[in-house]
Amino acid sequence: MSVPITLGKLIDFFSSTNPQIPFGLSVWQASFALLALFTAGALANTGRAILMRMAGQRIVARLRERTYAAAIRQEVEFVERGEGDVLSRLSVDTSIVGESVTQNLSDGLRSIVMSTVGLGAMFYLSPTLTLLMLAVVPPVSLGAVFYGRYLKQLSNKTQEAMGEMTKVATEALSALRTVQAYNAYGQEENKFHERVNKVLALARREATASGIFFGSTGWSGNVTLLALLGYGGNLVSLGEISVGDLTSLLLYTVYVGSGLQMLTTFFSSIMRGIGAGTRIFELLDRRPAIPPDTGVPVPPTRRGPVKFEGVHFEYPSRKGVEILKDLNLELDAGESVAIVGKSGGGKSSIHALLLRYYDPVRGKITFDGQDIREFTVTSWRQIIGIVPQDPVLFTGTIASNIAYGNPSASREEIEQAAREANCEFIWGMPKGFDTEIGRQSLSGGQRQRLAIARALLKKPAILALDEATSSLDATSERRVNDAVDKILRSRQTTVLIVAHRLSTIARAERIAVLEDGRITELGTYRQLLNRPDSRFRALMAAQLNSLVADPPNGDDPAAPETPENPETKEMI
Ligand SMILES: Nc1ncnc2c1ncn2[C@@H]1O[C@H](COP(=O)(O)OP(=O)(O)OP(=O)(O)O)[C@@H](O)[C@H]1O
Repeated sequence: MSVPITLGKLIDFFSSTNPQIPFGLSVWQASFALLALFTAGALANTGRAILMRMAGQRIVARLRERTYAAAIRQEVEFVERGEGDVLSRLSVDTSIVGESVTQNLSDGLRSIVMSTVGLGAMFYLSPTLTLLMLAVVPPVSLGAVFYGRYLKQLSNKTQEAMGEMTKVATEALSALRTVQAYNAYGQEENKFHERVNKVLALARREATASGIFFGSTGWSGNVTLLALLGYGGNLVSLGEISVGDLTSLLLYTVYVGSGLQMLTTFFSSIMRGIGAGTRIFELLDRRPAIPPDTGVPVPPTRRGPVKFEGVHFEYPSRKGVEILKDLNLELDAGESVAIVGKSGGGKSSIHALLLRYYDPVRGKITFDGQDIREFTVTSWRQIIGIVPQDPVLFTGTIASNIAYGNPSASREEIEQAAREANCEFIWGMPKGFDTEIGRQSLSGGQRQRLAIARALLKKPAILALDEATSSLDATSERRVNDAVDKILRSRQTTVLIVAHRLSTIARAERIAVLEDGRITELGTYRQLLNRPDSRFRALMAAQLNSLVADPPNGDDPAAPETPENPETKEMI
């Protein structure tokens, strides 16, 4: 801020017929003093840039971690429907906030200092000229306020549009095999193009607004300079102000002008930052519909009974469509129950309720007589092992995948679980348990057995098993079934199997037929088969017809395999 006044003094010094050395310094001394000042300024600037950038990056890193932690604790529905728009909050919004509270804030402070000190110096040099200059400030500030508000609105819309764009891309990229199999390049490009165009249209509006704003502020700045030059020149000729002071004043006007312009940018960036911050804090402050840590811990060492009492359920995204209607079912501790029913009948939804991905709309599920909603979700899920239809693998070694629910498990425990789950294929791999795998790098049957090992390693009190329907060949199916069989026979775990194949169904102690959202038949395999008008028999007709020998017996380990029958699979 000392530059304009120094230059003015120098001009007066050199143009004077009787030069007076400013502040009593020699020209050399003054030059050195200025050099020292510039060096100190440069050092401060370097420090500011480094510190601000680092602080910004740290804020971004911390915000990202917290947002991510908050996102993965939300109920699955919120994230799966893309409602949370988590990815764009994690990537874009956090950067904007980080930049706002560091870079923009520091630029803002600088511009405040530039404008106020500049104005003070101008008043000192010539109050009249300063007042003339100030005439342009109110209209420009008013414009800045409107511009800032408009930009905040646009920024919110842009973030939303970017979120949509990311969602489309993520969906296609994660299903690239399907996209390529159907040659759906054009279709996917069109979807993406539509979303990109929305972002572009918003960017166009932002560009127009900023163009108009900066064009008009630049114009008013130059007109002000012109007015100052005209009026100030007059004052110089009248001898009321020196050429040097007028020069200093004009330079200060430029400083103040650019300070005010930076303030406008600051204001609009802060508005953008507030928009992005709101989106982040919305997610950070959001209380999950099923909070993970409220309630009491699950009583230890219990395995049941698990009871579904008058459970009604509909998906929040499909209100009014009741999937389960007054479902009643009881599983004793250590018992295995297979649920059978038509495809889409709600079998997997029962698992989803058991795991508390959702809560029933009416009715309750109890464990050892206590409503499971009273337990902390984390402690409840801790005692449940799941084997989904299409198990998910994570990038890492086979060992780390098996130990997913129990990272501190020893190698012996991991190998033991793998042995129990018939994962003999692991020993055949060159690197065994240290083999690196990706999401898709094992076959369907291997993935299922690995998932069984993963579930067993947790030594769960309850096992929720969703049988793979189509991905297994006869040999893999037999191996998976044998693994399941071991679990059922041990009676160490209460097992709720969503079953499709007769060979599995027959091994469960009891079978529950799910029809029209409720259990319509319940009993052992033989009881259900021998019932007159058996719904179970009707459901299983195709599979039963394809059996040539005796029907499989729950006690007979050599029960016949069910032949592949696409029609049956479709029906069940
Ligand atoms: N997340 C969801 N949101 C809305 N509706 C859903 C959701 N998941 C499943 N549904 C619907 O709920 C119904 C029951 O689905 P569910 O997956 O429980 O059936 P299922 O008996 O396990 O079928 P399958 O044997 O084919 O796996 C279906 O009509 C399905 O369309």
